[in-house]
Amino acid sequence: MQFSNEPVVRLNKACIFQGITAILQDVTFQIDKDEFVFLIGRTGSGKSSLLKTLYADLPLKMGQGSVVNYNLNEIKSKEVPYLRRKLGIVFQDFQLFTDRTVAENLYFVMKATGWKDRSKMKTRMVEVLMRVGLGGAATKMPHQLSGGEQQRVVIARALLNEPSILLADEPTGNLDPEVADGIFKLFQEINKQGTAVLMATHNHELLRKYPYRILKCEKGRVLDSNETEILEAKKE
Ligand SMILES: Nc1ncnc2c1ncn2[C@@H]1O[C@H](COP(=O)(O)OP(=O)(O)OP(=O)(O)O)[C@@H](O)[C@H]1O
Repeated sequence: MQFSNEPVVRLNKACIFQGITAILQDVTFQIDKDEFVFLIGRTGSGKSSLLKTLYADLPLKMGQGSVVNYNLNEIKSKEVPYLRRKLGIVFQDFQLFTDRTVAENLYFVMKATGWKDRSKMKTRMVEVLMRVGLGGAATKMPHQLSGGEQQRVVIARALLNEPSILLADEPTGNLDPEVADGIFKLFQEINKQGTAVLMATHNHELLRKYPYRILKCEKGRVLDSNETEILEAKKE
């Protein structure tokens, strides 16, 4: 059970590996429920590897970590789907099934995460689509939607199981600036309603515009704007 004052993410002296290569060392931070945090750093600095560790795609071999009360050091592979139910994961590439309608895409995830009651599934499907501003899209095929709309479906899919935190890897990367802005605002709304957000981004415009906390992957470490000044946010 998630107690209200417990952080949703907690890493302590964690070392993030790809194979036998240490990508990030001595990573210590926590993210509280309701927080919005940017994750930045140059290409190859370890942002995706860090996110993968948080959703248990990469094992945590050194240091301690917990995410929504799952201990990353001890998590067993059969528990990983339960952890992921408490996370909403949004990637840059939309990863929708292109041969299924929007509703079928959402039902697929619901079935895979234990939903059985058809009428509850339908209600939830409609709810999440409304929440992302796509109330009328259930019967559409992905190719009938714009890139921004497809990304909204992905966000709707991530919200199905009421996650404690959204992990987003460059969610606006492939979109026009205006469309990206709309998607970003959607993340903000979701955050205001009580879901933490950790968003990897290369978009410095966003950092200047929205003064949220920043974690920066740099030279094998993670810097935290709560503890040190991170200049990106101030650059014109
Ligand atoms: N599957 C993998 N096997 C081995 N090394 C990997 C693998 N994935 C990533 N790496 C390496 O780990 C390092 C960090 O990569 P990662 O993808 O985490 O960086 P990133 O900050 O997310 O980059 P980008 O901004 O380009 O997405 C890089 O040196 C990369 O080459």
